[in-house]
Amino acid sequence: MHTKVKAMKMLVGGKWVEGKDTFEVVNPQNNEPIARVPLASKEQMVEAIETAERTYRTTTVWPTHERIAILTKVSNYMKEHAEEFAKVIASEGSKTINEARGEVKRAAQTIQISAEEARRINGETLNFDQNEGSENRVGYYYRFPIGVVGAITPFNDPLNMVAHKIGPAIAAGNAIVLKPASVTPLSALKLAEAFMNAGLPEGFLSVVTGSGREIGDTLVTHPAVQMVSFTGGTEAGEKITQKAGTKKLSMELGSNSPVIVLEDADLHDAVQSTVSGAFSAVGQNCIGVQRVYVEKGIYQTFLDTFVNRTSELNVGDKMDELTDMGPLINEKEAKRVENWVNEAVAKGATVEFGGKREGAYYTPTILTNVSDEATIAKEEIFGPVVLVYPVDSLYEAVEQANDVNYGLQAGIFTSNINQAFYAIKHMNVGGIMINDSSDYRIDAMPFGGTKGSGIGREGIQFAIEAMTEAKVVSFRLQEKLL
Ligand SMILES: NC(=O)c1ccc[n+]([C@@H]2O[C@H](COP(=O)([O-])OP(=O)(O)OC[C@H]3O[C@@H](n4cnc5c(N)ncnc54)[C@H](O)[C@@H]3O)[C@@H](O)[C@H]2O)c1
Ligand SMILES: O=C[C@H](O)CS(=O)(=O)O
Repeated sequence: MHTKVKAMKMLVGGKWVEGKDTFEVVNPQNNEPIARVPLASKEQMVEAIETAERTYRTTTVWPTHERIAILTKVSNYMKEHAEEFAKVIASEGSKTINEARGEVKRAAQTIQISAEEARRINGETLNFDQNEGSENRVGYYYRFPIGVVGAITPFNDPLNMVAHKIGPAIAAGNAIVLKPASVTPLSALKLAEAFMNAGLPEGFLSVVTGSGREIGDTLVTHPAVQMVSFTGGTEAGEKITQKAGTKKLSMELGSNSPVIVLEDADLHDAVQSTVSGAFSAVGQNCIGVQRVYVEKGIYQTFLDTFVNRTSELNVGDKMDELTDMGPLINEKEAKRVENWVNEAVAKGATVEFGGKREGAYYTPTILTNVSDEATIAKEEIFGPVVLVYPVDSLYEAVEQANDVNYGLQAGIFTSNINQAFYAIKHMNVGGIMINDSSDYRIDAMPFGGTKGSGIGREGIQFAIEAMTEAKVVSFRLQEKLL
């Protein structure tokens, strides 16, 4: 049955407008068009940025309580209309309806936490008299919004990644211009609608739809944009950092996340957690499990159990509540995953399970004996493929886990606290989960990585800090007052 193709508008400077041209958003499961979305021109992106700058500059009073009220209204609206948001995520993206429902719940919480954190954007008094000669000075510092935030988001979490940009930006009192992923813009537009309906003053939010390279460049390089908050692949992130110039950068980039399973691990726990961490969202997950290092004494038992549990996953229709895994975001990505697996096999890898593609679908796949020379060993697969390696010791596992140019999150399964603390100390990552896979996050925690996984941390409190500046104030008192 053909669904009606909806003609969307984008939000430019507080007005819902069309583009000079449009592009199609399709359902990756069947390539059916679900909407036509404006293809913004560079001029429209400039208009959004200049409106944001003017709005920020001329709005002399936008009290915190008003921002809290708007954020709270939006969060409540998302909860009340959760199924609508979930269906948009599941139709434009790869997620199953159950995964989409989970994302809506998280995104509503992200906005709610933004409202709560808005209350806590405080400064501190300073003891200037710690310095000789400053005995007659008192003062403090406080945080103020940076002005215009330029945000660019990826396709895989089309609502919550957008919430992690708009929520903190508005909580801090900034204006924000957001360019969502071209393949999944509908969730971002729906969230923007919720903000406008909640009374967000015009001009503080724009959602400009179109190609990253075209209008993304304009957003990144425009002098009125004080900060670029980018979430996406490392390759694009590196291009953006080169173009952005002297402005604040938040870079939430890719990863190739490892999990270590030691002989004293709870095997059932490790398998369950690693299967979920590897294949949820079709592995299109920045902290998804891509490599598993298993101590040799339990390697074969782990591998057999892991293959067996993976074989039970239901791959199929995203809208079916019994489905565990849908398609990748498009057939092109599925073919890339297929090519990387075939390259690994050509270099000696064994396919323990899966390895089959049908259109945009790729079966959950487990590889062993993967050569370090294979692309899939070192780069981010961003698909449903896991590499399992035997290791002689924790030390070997940590050394191998660190031997990539990524460092977002890792997991380790062990019942020995000394081994856990060795991994905590020596794994070069932004987050390490003990007895969870790398795929664990709450939206309030600091989130980000080392090396090619990015710059800075998100998580609402940390994003607010990045989206504000500290200003120091000192008073020199006349001696007679002391
Ligand atoms: N670290 C995190 O928090 C996090 C979260 C989600 C996804 N990701 C990463 O995102 C990637 C998958 O998402 P994707 O395929 O949408 O990523 P992508 O890098 O292809 O695109 C991300 C966004 O950037 C835009 N873009 C692309 N090239 C650009 C350029 N040169 N200038 C400006 N904008 C540009 C795209 O239009 C899109 O909106 C993976 O690498 C994943 O690890 C990271
Ligand atoms: O893809 C990366 C996401 O940030 C991981 S999560 O969905 O926020 O846990």
